[in-house]
Amino acid sequence: MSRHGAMRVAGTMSGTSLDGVDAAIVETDGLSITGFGPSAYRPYSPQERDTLRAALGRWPGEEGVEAAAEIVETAHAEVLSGLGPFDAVGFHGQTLAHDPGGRGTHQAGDGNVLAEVLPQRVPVVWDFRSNDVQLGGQGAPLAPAFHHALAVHVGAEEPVAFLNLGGVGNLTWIDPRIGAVEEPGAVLAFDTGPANAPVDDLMRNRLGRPFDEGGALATRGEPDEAILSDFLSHPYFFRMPPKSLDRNDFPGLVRAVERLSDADAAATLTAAAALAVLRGAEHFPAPVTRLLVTGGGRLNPALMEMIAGGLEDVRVEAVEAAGLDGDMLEAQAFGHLAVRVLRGLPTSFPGTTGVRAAVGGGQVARPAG
Ligand SMILES: Nc1ncnc2c1ncn2[C@@H]1O[C@H](COP(=O)(O)OP(=O)(O)OP(=O)(O)O)[C@@H](O)[C@H]1O
Ligand SMILES: CC(=O)N[C@H]1[C@@H]2OC[C@@H](O2)[C@@H](O)[C@@H]1O[C@H](C)C(=O)O
Repeated sequence: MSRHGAMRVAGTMSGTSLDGVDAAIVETDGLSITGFGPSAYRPYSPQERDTLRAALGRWPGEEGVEAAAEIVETAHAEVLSGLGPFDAVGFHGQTLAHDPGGRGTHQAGDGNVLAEVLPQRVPVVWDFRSNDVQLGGQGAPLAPAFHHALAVHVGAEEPVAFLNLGGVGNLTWIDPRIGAVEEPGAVLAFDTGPANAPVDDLMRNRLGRPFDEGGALATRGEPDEAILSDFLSHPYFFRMPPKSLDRNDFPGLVRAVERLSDADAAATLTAAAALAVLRGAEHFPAPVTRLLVTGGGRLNPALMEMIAGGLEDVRVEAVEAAGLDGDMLEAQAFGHLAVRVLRGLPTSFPGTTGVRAAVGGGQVARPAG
């Protein structure tokens, strides 16, 4: 630890796209970010992906969950072993099921196992979402505490928003003039809707490809207006934030495009992702002039243009424009959150998960001896 109390922490994320594990070093005291370190990526093999996909929607103790957890733990141990020295780990795990109003939230991967196998003998912070859900929150999104620190870090002086375009989309609105994330009005965050997951599934099922590279297929098609208008009538869009989603929460959308050509289906699903973001932006408490986009969807020009086209007077740009790393931002977020847990700081707030008061979460696993 430095004399300022900043820790060098390794954050990890195994996202809803099921592509692999991101790991990244961030230097933070849980409040301010003081630096970024190296990062690494460990893709899942096709067989591992199939096992994880088969376990989606399953809960602890159900078939296939143990095999999924072993894959998640092994992949994290591999990627972290090579990442050099660090003081602690933030281990998000792989979300298999998320039902905050019902059965809870389930991330595969046990922090105690990871703490034991890592060559770096450091605390592993894990199970970030359960406590929030038990206290009546959505359990997601959790990155907003980090987004707030990032907005301050990049010198934002007026409201700004971060958009994560992963399997699911999530938006965080931030007023950086309110210096502490737990102050009322500092952040508002929520999941926007499906982002890349439906297009990824379409590409895999119909064409055997993992995703629509550069949005090329979507660009060749025409969005189906009737399907999109039906999509936007889903009750989710009429709920006030905070609110969160599971990866496969819009089965109706996926079924609706079955009769369309490949290109029209990709165009429709991509437009749905963009329209969900635009609906989300209507909830911003005050306008923003900048929307910083992270996650793999920022590399899809078709999706980015549809979003930018619907937001007048807003600069819509990849987080790289602000000197950040859009491939690693969520991994960094769970590093920052791990330090908050270790310091007893809250990780979720009424404006981010709808929990009634700011609360902490996470369990800390320490290697024996
Ligand atoms: N060059 C590209 N062109 C188009 N889409 C891309 C490109 N690169 C990545 N993507 C999309 O981004 C997805 C991966 O995004 P990301 O890694 O941010 O998701 P994730 O972290 O798994 O999801 P979540 O944030 O929901 O947990 C891919 O599955 C693909 O849909
Ligand atoms: C339950 C769960 O894992 N949710 C993820 C998912 O992926 C994007 C979106 O849905 C977001 O709510 C969340 O991840 C981000 C990192 C978060 O918690 O901020």
